[in-house]
Amino acid sequence: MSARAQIGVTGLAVMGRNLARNFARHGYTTAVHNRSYAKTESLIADHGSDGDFIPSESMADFVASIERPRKVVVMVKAGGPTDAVIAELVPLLEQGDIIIDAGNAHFPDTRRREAELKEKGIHFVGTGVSGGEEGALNGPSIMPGGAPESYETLGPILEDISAKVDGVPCCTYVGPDGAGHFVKMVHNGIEYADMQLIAEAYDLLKQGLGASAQEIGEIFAEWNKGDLESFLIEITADVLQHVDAETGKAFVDIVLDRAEQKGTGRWTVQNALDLGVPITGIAEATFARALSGSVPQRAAAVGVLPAEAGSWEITDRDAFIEDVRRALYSSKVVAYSQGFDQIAAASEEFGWDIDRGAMARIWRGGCIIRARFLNRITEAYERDENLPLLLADPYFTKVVGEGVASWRRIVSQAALNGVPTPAFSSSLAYYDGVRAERLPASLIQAQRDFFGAHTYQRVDKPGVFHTEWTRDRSETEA
Ligand SMILES: NC(=O)C1=CN([C@@H]2O[C@H](COP(=O)(O)OP(=O)(O)OC[C@H]3O[C@@H](n4cnc5c(N)ncnc54)[C@H](OP(=O)(O)O)[C@@H]3O)[C@@H](O)[C@H]2O)C=CC1
Ligand SMILES: O=C(CO)[C@H](O)[C@H](O)COP(=O)(O)O
Repeated sequence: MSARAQIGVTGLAVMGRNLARNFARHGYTTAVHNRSYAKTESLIADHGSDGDFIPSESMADFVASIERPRKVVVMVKAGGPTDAVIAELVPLLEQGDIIIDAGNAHFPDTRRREAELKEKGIHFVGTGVSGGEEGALNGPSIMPGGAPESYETLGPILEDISAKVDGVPCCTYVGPDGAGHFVKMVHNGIEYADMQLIAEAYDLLKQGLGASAQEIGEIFAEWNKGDLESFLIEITADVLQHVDAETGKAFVDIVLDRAEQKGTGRWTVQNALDLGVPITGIAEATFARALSGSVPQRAAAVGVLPAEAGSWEITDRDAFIEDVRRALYSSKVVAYSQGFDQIAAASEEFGWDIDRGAMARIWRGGCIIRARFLNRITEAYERDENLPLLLADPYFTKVVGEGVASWRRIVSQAALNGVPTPAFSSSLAYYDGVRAERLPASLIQAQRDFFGAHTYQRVDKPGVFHTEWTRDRSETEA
C-alpha cells in the first residue's frame, strides 16, 4: 500500500468518527481504523463523500497508509483501552512518528506514556478535545500537550480543524507532557461547576416562583442574551422547553434525577486536594452528582428528615429572577477563578509554564464551557499574566461586587426554604473567605499546637513558636 494519508484516526465511536470527518472535510486525506471493522465500514458508507478516507481493517494496514512522520490520533476509551491501542501501534511506528491521544486521559497516565514513548523516539501528544459530537465535526476546542517540536508539524493541522472565534483558532500548544490533558481535566471540572450552578438556578426558580419548565426555559433564553451568554445556558433553555413526546410532560420532569460522571470531575478534585488548591465550586458540583446517585441514603431520608423550612415570600418576581441571575454569574466567576488557580498551581508544580490567558482564549469556541465572558478572562490575564486571583482583576471585582447583595439574598433564602444550593453557597463562602482580613484558622493552628506540638507563627514577630500547654504554658521558639 502506498502511504498517502496525512493523518490517521483510530477509534471511530462518536468522537473519533466526527474528528476523522472534520480532517477529511478540511482536505486532509485521512486514514481510519477501529477495533471492530463495522464502525469503519459505516463511516465510509454514511460519510465517505465528506472527503478522502483510507479505511483499513488491520492496524498494520492503517499505519502503513499514513505518510511519515506519521500522525496517529487515538480516540478510544481512556485508561486500559488507550494503553492497549498504544501497545498495538508502537511496534508498527518509527522514530519521529507522533501519537495524539485525544481521549479524556488522566494526566498522570499521559506523563507516563509520554516518558515511555520518548525513549523509543516516538512523540506522544496528550491532547484535550472538547465540544462533544457536534464540536468534533464542526470545530472543537483543542488542547495539545507533549514536546513543543511535535506542535510544529501537528499544530497547523489541529488549528485548521479547530473552532474559530474572531478568526482565531481555539487550539494552541499548552505545555509539556501531561499539560494538555490536565487543562482538559480542569475544563471538565469547570463544566461540572457550571452545570451544577445552572441546575441550582433552575431549582430556585422552580421552587421559589413555582414556574414551569417552559417558563424557566424562557428565562434562560433571555439570560443568554447578556453576560451569561454561553453554550450551556443556551442548551439549558432548549432542554427546559423540550416536551416529552410520549407523556406530553416537560422532558426535564421525566428524566431520573441522577447525574452520572465518567471521572474527569473527580480527578480534578483529587488533584486539587493534592495541590492544596480550594476549588470548592467544582468539588461541590462533583459531590452533588454523587449525592444524586446516593440511592439508599436518599430513600432513607425522603419524608423522614424534618425540614423546618419557611415558605417563600417573593413579592417582586422580576427582582427575584435578577437576584438568581446575579448569584449565578458571581458563583460562575468563582468557579473559573478557582479552576485557573488550579492550572497555575499545577503549572508551577510540573514546570509546564501554562499561559492562562491563552487557555481562556481557546475555550471561547468549540468547547462545552464556551462563553462570552471567557474574553474577559483573557483580558484579565493580558493585563497581568501573574494575576494571583482572577476575582481580584478590576473587571471581575466590579461585576461580583455588583452581584454580591443578590448572591447573599439568594443563598440565605435557599437555606431558609430548604432548597439545596451547594455550589451557590460554597462559592459565596469562598468569596467571603478569600476576602477576609482574618480567618478563624488561627484557632485551628493553636489547637494543633495544643494537641500535637505542631507550632505556630505569630502576627507580631517572625519565627516559629510552641506553647507548653500541658506544663506552665510558657512559649518557646522552635
Ligand atoms: N463523548 C464525548 O462527548 C467526549 C468524549 N471524549 C473522550 O473521547 C474518547 C472517545 O469517546 P467516545 O467517542 O464517546 O467513545 P467511547 O469512550 O465510548 O469509546 C469507544 C471507542 O473505544 C474503542 N475501544 C474500547 N476499548 C478498546 C480496546 N480495548 N481496544 C481498542 N479500542 C477500544 C471502541 O472500539 P469498538 O468500536 O471496537 O468497541 C470505540 O471505538 C474517550 O476517551 C472520551 O472520554 C472527549 C470529549 C468529549
Ligand atoms: O469531555 C466531555 C465534555 O467536555 C465529555 O462529554 C465527558 O464525558 C463529560 O464528563 P461526564 O461524562 O463525567 O459528565
